[in-house]
Amino acid sequence: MNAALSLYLVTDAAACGDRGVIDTVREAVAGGVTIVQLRDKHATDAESADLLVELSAAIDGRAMLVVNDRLDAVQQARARGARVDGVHLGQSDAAVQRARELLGPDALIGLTANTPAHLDAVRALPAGTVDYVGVGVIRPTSTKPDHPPALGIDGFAALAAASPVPAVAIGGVGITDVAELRDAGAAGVAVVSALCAAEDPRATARDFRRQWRGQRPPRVLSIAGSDASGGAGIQADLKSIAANGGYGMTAITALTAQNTQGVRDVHVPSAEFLRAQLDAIADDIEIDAVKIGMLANADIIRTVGEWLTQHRPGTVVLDPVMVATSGDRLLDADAEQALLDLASHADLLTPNLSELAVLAGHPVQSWGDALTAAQEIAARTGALVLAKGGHLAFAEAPDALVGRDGVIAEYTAERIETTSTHGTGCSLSSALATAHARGMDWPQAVHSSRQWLRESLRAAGALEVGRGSGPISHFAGLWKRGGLATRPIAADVRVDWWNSTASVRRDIDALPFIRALADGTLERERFLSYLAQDALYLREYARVMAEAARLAPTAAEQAFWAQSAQGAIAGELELHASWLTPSTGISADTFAAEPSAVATAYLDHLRAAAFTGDYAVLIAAVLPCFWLYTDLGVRLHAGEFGAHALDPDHPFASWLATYADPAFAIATEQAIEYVTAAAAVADEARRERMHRAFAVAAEHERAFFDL
Ligand SMILES: Nc1ncnc2c1ncn2[C@@H]1O[C@H](COP(=O)(O)OP(=O)(O)O)[C@@H](O)[C@H]1O
Ligand SMILES: Cc1ncc(COP(=O)(O)O)c(N)n1
Ligand SMILES: [Mg+2]
Repeated sequence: MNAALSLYLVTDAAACGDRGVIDTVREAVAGGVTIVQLRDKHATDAESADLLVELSAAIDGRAMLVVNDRLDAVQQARARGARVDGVHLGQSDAAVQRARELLGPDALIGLTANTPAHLDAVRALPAGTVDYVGVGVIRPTSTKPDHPPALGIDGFAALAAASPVPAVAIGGVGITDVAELRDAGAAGVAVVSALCAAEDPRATARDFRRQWRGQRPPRVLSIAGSDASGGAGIQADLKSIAANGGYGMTAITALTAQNTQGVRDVHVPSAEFLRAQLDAIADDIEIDAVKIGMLANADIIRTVGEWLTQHRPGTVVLDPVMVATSGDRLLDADAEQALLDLASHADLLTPNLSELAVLAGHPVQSWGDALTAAQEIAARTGALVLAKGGHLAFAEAPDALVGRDGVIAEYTAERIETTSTHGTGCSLSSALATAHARGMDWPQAVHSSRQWLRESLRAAGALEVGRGSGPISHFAGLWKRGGLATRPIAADVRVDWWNSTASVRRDIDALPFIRALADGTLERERFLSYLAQDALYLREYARVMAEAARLAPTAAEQAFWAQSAQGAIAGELELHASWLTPSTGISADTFAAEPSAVATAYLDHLRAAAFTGDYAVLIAAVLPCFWLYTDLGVRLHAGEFGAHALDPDHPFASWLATYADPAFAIATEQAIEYVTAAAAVADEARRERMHRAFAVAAEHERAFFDL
């Protein structure tokens, strides 16, 4: 029951806008919505019945469907062959007992309950009358203008604990509430405008599901072939999934008698047997992500496609395996069209150069050709494409994440001298599926997976497996760190450290100063005194980064921190030139000669970190100033706090533009990479000190904005 209630979409025709309810629901269910409630106070029963019939077809059994209040509409729609699971009743709607009598014992019946008295009334009913309660509102919401006072997370938790049936949280629920509501005992979260009004309901639904899943290791299913030598196929997939923090499962499509020198024989069990494997897993386990590898023939491909339409997990990666590194074919030539059809079920495709050529239907000779082909394939399939440049004879090994509108992110790094590249594609695609299912967006997932893959490639030679192209060393990172880490540190910094600042970032977003800055109502004096403090902060911040440069272990890091120190000074001078001079009308007393208590506390934290002489701790302490600022600046500038921030006449437009500057985002990425690298080689105790320095600095960031 609970799994079915976990992501609950309540329709709102107005919020769905031009896209309409049906398409919004179709997309959201494809992204992982588990139950849909048709709620339309203005429709007649007949109109509701029509909508239910259409929704039932659009949902196609991949989610449950209930209607708000309209008992008759359920019966009319059911009479027309629609699958309608039940009703949700408000306190003032039809009596739940009548609904149960009318719809039968198997119907799903929910009731709105906002007070202990409402819950007592449920307790007094015969067991099984009500299946779940909708408890809210959690936050003030415009969707339900006449709502009772907002409960907040704690208010919800108290009612959920007192409820005799599973409680779904509803009303003003946003993506950042999901983890807390789950931990507060919710059986699911009901979302209205956050999904109905979403730019991309499928992606947004996926984000909600990932938040709902939280930190438990994602369950990742590999649908691929067996490579007896253990370096590619499902063997590589299981190792890659585990090394990246997931729980791996496999449905085997083909058995290959293979080693590092090539494929001697292939046995392909029946497609029915593959379907039996897939159903055995899906009937028992909630699958978070699927990675698809070798498929062998068109029959197998069709079987996987059919299964995917009924079991759409939140993440699907398709590695279009056609030819092994050894040159042996792993897919019948006549199955290439079927493979292209399957690609439309995927979120991400990971073709190497020859696979790009087949999927695009034209030769790919250069990296430029690869990017063009990737964009064509993305446009045709609706999936993102990771074009892999591993086979290029470059000194670089580039990869590029490409969408229908072109390159989203490009990744280059020097080629690693090794012959052990057997299974690299399989391993990378499995790592990507796991990273995405753990909550990273695709650019982060590619970054993190590549980092892990490179570490595994660098250590591959040490395995000395086989005389051909050997396998990579999937657990090199763990072995190197004495097996203490449970997953590549890269994931820790980019996911766990970032997630640990979620409440600080939420607080900053809600600060009156930020709100007024965003909508331009901030009094000029207050803004200028903030800038005055920022200028004083930057001068000292520059000294701290100069110290990081002095302590840096490599020339590249030394140059980066020195450059950042220079950038801070340039920033300070810029603030003076643009805002803090008598010509801008600043009065003398506004321009405080001394840092405030807040600025001093922040700077003392950084100076203390510098004083330790521990480079890793110091750069962890300075990281929030890059990361939180970039994140906030980009969102302010993107209009997340109201379109006003994009208005060129906005009184603080030039200041807002500073922090949306791509150069600042690139510096932030580099800073994150250096902190990640330092954490990767740190022992547990030092990593703790690093994370603490990072977290305390994030708290100081919040205080700095809390003017
Ligand atoms: N020698 C190498 N040095 C660095 N990265 C490599 C190397 N070989 C492969 N890779 C990485 O592994 C990824 C997949 O390898 P590739 O051989 O292109 O795919 P496939 O195994 O599917 O043919 C590449 O995109 C690249 O990121
Ligand atoms: C069963 C199986 N599946 C996939 C591959 C691709 O391996 P590579 O990543 O080396 O191209 C393989 N060699 N064997
Ligand atoms: Mg491959």
